[in-house]
Amino acid sequence: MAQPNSAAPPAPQPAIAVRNVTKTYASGFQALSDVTLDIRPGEIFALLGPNGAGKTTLISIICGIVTATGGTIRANGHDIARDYRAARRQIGLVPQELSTDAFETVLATVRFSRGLFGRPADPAYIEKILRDLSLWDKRDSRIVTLSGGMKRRVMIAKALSHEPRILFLDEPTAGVDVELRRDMWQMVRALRDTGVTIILTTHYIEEAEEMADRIGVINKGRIILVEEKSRLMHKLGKTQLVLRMQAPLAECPAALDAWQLECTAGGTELVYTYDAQAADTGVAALMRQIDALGLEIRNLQTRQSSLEDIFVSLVRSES
Ligand SMILES: Nc1ncnc2c1ncn2[C@@H]1O[C@H](COP(=O)(O)OP(=O)(O)OP(=O)(O)O)[C@@H](O)[C@H]1O
Repeated sequence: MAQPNSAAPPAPQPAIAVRNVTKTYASGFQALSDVTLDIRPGEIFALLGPNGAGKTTLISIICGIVTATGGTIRANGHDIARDYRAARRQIGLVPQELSTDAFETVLATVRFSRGLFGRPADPAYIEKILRDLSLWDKRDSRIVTLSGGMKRRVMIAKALSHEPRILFLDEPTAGVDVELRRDMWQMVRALRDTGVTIILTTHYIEEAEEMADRIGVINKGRIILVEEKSRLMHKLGKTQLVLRMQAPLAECPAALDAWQLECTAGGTELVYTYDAQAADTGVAALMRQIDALGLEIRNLQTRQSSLEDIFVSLVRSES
């Protein structure tokens, strides 16, 4: 008789596998402590953390720009230390700093970048990325003559020039205008649709909220959480019920103590924070009690906590 095959299918190889990575700078400062992290193929992963948390250090180690003090990293199975060229070829990096040869033309810079990775010339591919980034009309311009936003587009074109399967974007939208930001996110989504894995760091938490499949939070050199964005928001998100009162209250009535309400806006608002997933949210009992006290409600509204609220409370509870 055939045996049912109960073995789970093997997990796909991570796009990036970071194992026990530590980094102590020459100054003696420990920027990363025992970081272990898998980035799944084809996902958009957002790495969030306050200033100085270690985001750039981690990205720089993965991209071979900074050497780790300990631990291992693989990119699509290639060890970044022992098999550097093959590992690095998997990766495109859009760094935070704009750094490129100012006196070259856009086209020459992007072509040259492809050559650096040992890829054969492919004019049609280079034309496509320049067109996608609205740089085709500027292809013969020297980089020094471009605006800051255009220069950033060139950095992205360079990062994509060798057709990487994994793209790192370090604070890609810091200081860019709304139009470029929108173009950039459109491009990130289009790349993901072709199977490219995207890892981004951002200070704009609402961007991570909109774009990411999974979120990692790093604080003081340690990964404190990695979670599906939807699970994170479901698990840690809170709901608030805001009751606007007909007449201001001098203080929150003692009979409402059980709900630990906040009395705000000069006594005209009562705010109840609760877990919307709970079997009994307490909302119905609260409304009955308010009615019994003869308090009149002008209107009411609910709001969900944002990823930003969750992030702030996570980082605060760690420090
Ligand atoms: N070359 C270096 N020598 C010594 N310390 C460094 C060096 N580079 C970074 N650091 C320190 O390591 C810590 C992590 O820096 P890193 O740039 O990785 O943080 P980050 O999370 O990217 O911050 P930000 O959001 O501000 O870019 C910081 O305290 C920084 O001062």
